[in-house]
Amino acid sequence: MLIIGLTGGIASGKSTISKLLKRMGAKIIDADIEAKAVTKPGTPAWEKLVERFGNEILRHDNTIDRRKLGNIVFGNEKKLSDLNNIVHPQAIKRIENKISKMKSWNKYKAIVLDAPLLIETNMVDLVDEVWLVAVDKQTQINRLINRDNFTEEQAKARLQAQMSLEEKKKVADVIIDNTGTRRQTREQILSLWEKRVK
Ligand SMILES: CC(C)(COP(=O)(O)OP(=O)(O)OC[C@H]1O[C@@H](n2cnc3c(N)ncnc32)[C@H](O)[C@@H]1O)[C@@H](O)C(=O)NCCC(=O)NCCS
Ligand SMILES: Nc1ncnc2c1ncn2[C@@H]1O[C@H](COP(=O)(O)OP(=O)(O)OP(=O)(O)O)[C@@H](O)[C@H]1O
Repeated sequence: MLIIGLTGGIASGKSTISKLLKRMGAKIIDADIEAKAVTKPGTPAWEKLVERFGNEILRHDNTIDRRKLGNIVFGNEKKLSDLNNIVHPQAIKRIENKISKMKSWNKYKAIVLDAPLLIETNMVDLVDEVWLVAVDKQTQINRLINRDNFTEEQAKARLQAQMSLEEKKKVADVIIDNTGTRRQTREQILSLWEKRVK
């Protein structure tokens, strides 16, 4: 069983590629979902976030208003690093537990850890191979504006909070070019699955 760390910048296409890999038989762990799970109302990380950023990050039902929190932290290095220090240790623990559980089931040909911050958070140690989704910055910005209705400025602030593609390439075992059509990407994924997983 191969453990793949799927990473790439914001809106590079990780979720789209995860879905393709799922159809081929991989089990997916989504780091964004795990990070959400450790910040549910009442959890230790939720308490710390409210203490650090105030009640204004909460919705009426006490869940975190992620759009608001995003606007606070992206563009402010200190605040982003405080958020990371609160959320990452717990999220990584959950991910580690999930991987070891899935390994013991021995049921899947591949486990895919879809994690935008795989490299930044040292989760590379948890996987056998790093697959990097590569797109140029302008494509990221265009897709972000389309998908999330961000302004160009909001999109750029999120991009700037992340390690550059060049740095990530140094760590990658496989580079997937997702600047072409969805069909071209599917073909790359099919061929990678045949060569590296099957
Ligand atoms: C800041 C938050 C509230 C914004 O939430 P929102 O729903 O708008 O975005 P979502 O979580 O879906 O993330 C979207 C994308 O933003 C980028 N991103 C998210 N967190 C970070 C971060 N800490 N640093 C850099 N980029 C990030 C990633 O590319 C991610 O795929 C949220 O992203 C968060 O709590 N982040 C901290 C946890 C984290 O680092 N998650 C990443 C996986 S470990
Ligand atoms: N090859 C492609 N051609 C055109 N649009 C694409 C392509 N691949 C992905 N997209 C679109 O680009 C957007 C970003 O893709 P996706 O959501 O898969 O990225 P992501 O890396 O998971 O994003 P995030 O880091 O925010 O979680 C989506 O709206 C998706 O439908």
